[in-house]
Amino acid sequence: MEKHIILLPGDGIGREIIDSAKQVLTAIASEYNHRFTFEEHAIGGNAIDDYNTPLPDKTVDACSKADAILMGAVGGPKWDANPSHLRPEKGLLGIRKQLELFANLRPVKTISSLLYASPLKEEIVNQADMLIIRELTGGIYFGTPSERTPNGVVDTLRYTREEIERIVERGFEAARIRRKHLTSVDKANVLESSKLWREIVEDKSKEYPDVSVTHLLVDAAAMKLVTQPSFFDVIVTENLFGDILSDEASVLTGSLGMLPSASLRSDGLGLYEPVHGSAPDIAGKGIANPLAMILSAALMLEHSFGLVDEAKEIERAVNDCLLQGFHTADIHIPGGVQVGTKQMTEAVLENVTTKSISDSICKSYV
Ligand SMILES: NC(=O)c1ccc[n+]([C@@H]2O[C@H](COP(=O)([O-])OP(=O)(O)OC[C@H]3O[C@@H](n4cnc5c(N)ncnc54)[C@H](O)[C@@H]3O)[C@@H](O)[C@H]2O)c1
Ligand SMILES: CC(C)[C@H](C(=O)O)[C@@H](O)C(=O)O
Ligand SMILES: [Mg+2]
Repeated sequence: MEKHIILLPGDGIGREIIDSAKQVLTAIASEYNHRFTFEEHAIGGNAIDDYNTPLPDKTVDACSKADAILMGAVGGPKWDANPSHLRPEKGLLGIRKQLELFANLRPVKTISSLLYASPLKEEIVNQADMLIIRELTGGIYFGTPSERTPNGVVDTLRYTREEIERIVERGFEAARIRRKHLTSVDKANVLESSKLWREIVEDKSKEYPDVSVTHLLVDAAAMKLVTQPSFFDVIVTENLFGDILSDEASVLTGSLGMLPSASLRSDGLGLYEPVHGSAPDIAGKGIANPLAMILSAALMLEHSFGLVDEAKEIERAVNDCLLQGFHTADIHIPGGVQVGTKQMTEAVLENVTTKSISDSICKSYV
């Protein structure tokens, strides 16, 4: 298979970890006889520096023509205080909106060797296997007006019926092929948008009699996520709630550095990026966890290219590394070996090529 992939390294650790994903994809391509070509473009703070905009037109053009897009992360203190039209997040929000990447999939699954990496109790963490589906191109992130007024400030939360319907449908479809339980998260006791959201979920549920539905208010959902994660199979929710809940859910896996994501358009075009940001506090130190980025590449193989075996191969290689005890500074594995970004990537590469847990790799790093 021949595929052209756009790389958007972005800022901070984004640049450090995107190379890890590229190396792993190259190894997979050679193993399975595919040809992946890569083309790099600017987005975020570095694009502001070079092109005076966080989202240059040529980045959008290249992304629209690509088979898939892999992104690191954007932002950092150098740019975060800029006037709003230049904030690097506008680059990220801009590309999501312009490419209509409305369905954001954020799988959260505990890996057995990371049971002790979470501050939560082992028996709670052990049960986490959920898919958070976050609406990504509507809601308060994109409503207008969003501005300072003489007396204060206004942000606008707007959703069309169609925007809610298409994401809710994604939720039902995903639940149908998983454990058939959909939790819809809203704030229907307060917000009009959530009342409509809940009505639409109820209507749609008639088309999916095999899927059971629970409505949860977002505050209660936040509590349940860390006290009874086994309750959740698929969560579907609006943009802002999904942003907050997915960072919270990362605690179940031990680190934000473990969570991948896929942002999809209805025709399958996808942008794949870790859930975390550019981590300015550790940027440039060579210690960032590359696994969320590498697992995002696996999501790309599965969702955009239909390469399920290859995606599983990456997941297996990541699991094997952790079983061998390799971990970056953000996670703790008792008796394990702490390594940096580069060595963690090498460990994944070694596991991709050896196809089984290898003793030699343990010896080479201990
Ligand atoms: N998708 C994105 O591009 C994205 C997502 C979130 C935040 N941001 C931006 O990133 C910048 C920093 O934001 P923040 O500090 O609130 O969130 P962040 O996700 O960058 O970092 C939060 C904490 O998690 C740690 N962390 C994150 N990823 C890690 C990894 N791979 N390995 C090890 N540790 C990791 C960081 O060191 C930090 O302590 C801001 O400009 C923000 O707007 C971008
Ligand atoms: C950087 C920010 C705009 C972004 C969001 O809120 O969507 C991030 O937190 C994410 O989760 O992808
Ligand atoms: Mg976020």
